[in-house]
Amino acid sequence: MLSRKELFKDTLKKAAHAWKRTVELHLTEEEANLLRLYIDQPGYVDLHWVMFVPAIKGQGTEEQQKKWLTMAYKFQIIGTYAQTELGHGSNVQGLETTATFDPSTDEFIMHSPTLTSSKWWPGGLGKTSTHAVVYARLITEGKDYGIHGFIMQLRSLDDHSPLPGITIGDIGGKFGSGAYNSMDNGVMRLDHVRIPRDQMLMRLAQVTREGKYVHSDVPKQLLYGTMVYVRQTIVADASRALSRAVCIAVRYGAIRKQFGSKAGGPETQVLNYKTQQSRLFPFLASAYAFRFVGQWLKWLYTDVTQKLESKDFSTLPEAHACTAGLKSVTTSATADAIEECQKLCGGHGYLNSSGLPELFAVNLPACTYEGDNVVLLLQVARFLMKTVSQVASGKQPVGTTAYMGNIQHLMQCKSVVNTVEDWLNPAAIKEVFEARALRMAVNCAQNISKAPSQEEGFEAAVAHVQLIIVTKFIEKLQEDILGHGVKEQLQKLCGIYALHLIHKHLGDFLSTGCVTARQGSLANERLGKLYAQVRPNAVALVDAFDYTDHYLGSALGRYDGDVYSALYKEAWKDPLNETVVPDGYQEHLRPLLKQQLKLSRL
Ligand SMILES: CCCCCCCCCC/C=C\CCCCCC(=O)SCCNC(=O)CCNC(=O)[C@H](O)C(C)(C)COP(=O)(O)OP(=O)(O)OC[C@H]1O[C@@H](n2cnc3c(N)ncnc32)[C@H](O)[C@@H]1OP(=O)(O)O
Ligand SMILES: Cc1cc2nc3c(=O)[nH]c(=O)nc-3n(C[C@H](O)[C@H](O)[C@H](O)COP(=O)(O)OP(=O)(O)OC[C@H]3O[C@@H](n4cnc5c(N)ncnc54)[C@H](O)[C@@H]3O)c2cc1C
Repeated sequence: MLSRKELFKDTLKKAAHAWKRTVELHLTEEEANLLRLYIDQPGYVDLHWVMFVPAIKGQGTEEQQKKWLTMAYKFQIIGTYAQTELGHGSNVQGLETTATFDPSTDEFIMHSPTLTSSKWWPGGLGKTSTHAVVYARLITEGKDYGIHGFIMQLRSLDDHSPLPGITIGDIGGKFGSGAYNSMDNGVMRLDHVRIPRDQMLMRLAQVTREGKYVHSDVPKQLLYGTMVYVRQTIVADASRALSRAVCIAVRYGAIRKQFGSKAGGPETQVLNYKTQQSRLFPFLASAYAFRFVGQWLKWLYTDVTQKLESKDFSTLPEAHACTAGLKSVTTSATADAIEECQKLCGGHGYLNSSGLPELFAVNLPACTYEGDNVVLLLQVARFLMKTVSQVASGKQPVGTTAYMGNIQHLMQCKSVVNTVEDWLNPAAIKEVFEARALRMAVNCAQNISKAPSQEEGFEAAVAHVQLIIVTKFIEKLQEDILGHGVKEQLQKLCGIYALHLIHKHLGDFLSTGCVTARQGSLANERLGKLYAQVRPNAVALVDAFDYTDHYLGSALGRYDGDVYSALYKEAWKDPLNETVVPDGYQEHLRPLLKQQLKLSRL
């Protein structure tokens, strides 16, 4: 109910309080991240910690890190990540902002040469950030060396006013009433702003005092390293958002009753309807699947980072493909699922008090930020095409593409599934997912030489990413899992996750010959049985997420199930209910009613 200005100020207040507590309680970095997470309101601090600091860590020299991170860690400066422009977001190489080296003063001149080169979108830029890592085309000795990162001070540390030559503001209201409107996404134009040479982030390349451009021995793709890091964190965010929506829809489904009353008996809980289960339980399974794959991705990222530190860059392409692909598939599935959860809760799901509209609005842009989901899957397709050609030339693939080394078998195998129960076998499931992914990638690679098809590459990428998620779920179940019966429940969810994908993408599985129509129908039968088996534990499986009512923010998802009183109470809090007779009655309603009354008497 807050206005945009009030909402923004509220975000500043919460962020300042969180920082105060972080210092007072000597929180570790991980604890401080959790605190920000549970504040649950997008704000400038996200960009500061999630992008500004990592960009300097990844692209700055040791000296630069020492200087800037010391201030950033103490919040003496607030930073953002200013990459996207009005004219270009996805195409990073198409950015237009220039950084021209002037050897006479040992400075870079930062400039926005066109309207479309205005920085546009960076979070916290609009009203808050004092500094930014700004991405611009480096020009020295008359030559354009492409996009590089530069640290710029944007606002005075005394009175917060923009520095000379910098025009800066907020880009305006966004989707939804609250959601991302707490964030001051900004616009910035630069008019020949001078910064010292040593504010170019120089780990990847340097410009000497004389203006010579010198490459380092690290791959230029590390320029994109911050995005790899954030994409990895977004997978965990998606899993959390999805589990919140599912928690609301499952709990409400157990409370809501419609039809089915015979001879005055109780009506049916909507969660017992098969159609409700087949729409909702795949989301429950996905929430767990995304959590496990998110944990694995965090491990992969840490592993790659350690390798990079010792100058081993071999796993960078895989890390890029995995983070890009998983960010894309999990955020798209999550946005779709939250929207569907709204429908699963019927009319009440459309109320703000259900918590679902806000959850949807705040998570929808994850499909776009940090890389448009389609553009990212096309990156995965590019990686797969390269891997297929390496396999063809006898190279053994590793990591998440290791299955491609089994090409002889996977290109011609037939699924062993013969009964409904056979679909319980993780090896049988994994085999059909591997065969589908490989055959789609190989078909795409073969067709590329004839007529390049983006769609084919896109579909092959989706198949590969889904294989990763299924595989990581299966691997998780091979670990020791504490708690009586917990593993059995997770096995059922793993089955649901995999089989609902077979159901949804049956066309792929059939057309690549991985399963027959009969096997497809056995998978559906198995899926129906799994839904029935999960039903008794559905509420426990969402309680296990351990969300407080406060964090869930939903009248429908309350732990105590007292939905109707909560909805009723929430309604009365609406500002429209502050007066019995609404504002506007005297000016607009009364004259209208009086007029009609007069007319009817004529
Ligand atoms: C609810 C509140 C809770 C609060 C809690 C806190 C949590 C907060 C979580 C949220 C976090 C932050 C908030 C959101 C912030 C959003 C910020 C942004 O959006 S920043 C801007 C992001 N922008 C993008 O992602 C742009 C997307 N575009 C690209 O990445 C690239 O341009 C491209 C990859 C699409 C194309 O690159 P390009 O160089 O033009 O083209 P090529 O395809 O030829 O690639 C060359 C080569 O590089 C390899 N590559 C590409 N990317 C990477 C990479 N990232 N890492 C490694 N390698 C990469 C590519 O594969 C090619 O390699 P080859 O060997 O030549 O094939
Ligand atoms: C809430 C939010 C916060 C953001 N925060 C930041 C930030 O802090 N810092 C920052 O720098 N940026 C930020 N961004 C910008 C964001 O990173 C970009 O919007 C994103 O990278 C997508 O780029 P775009 O907007 O140029 O989309 P476009 O690339 O213009 O996409 C438009 C359409 O074209 C399609 N398309 C584009 N290229 C291709 C292709 N090659 N093949 C097929 N289809 C294609 C896309 O799929 C999409 O459907 C933010 C954006 C949002 C929404």
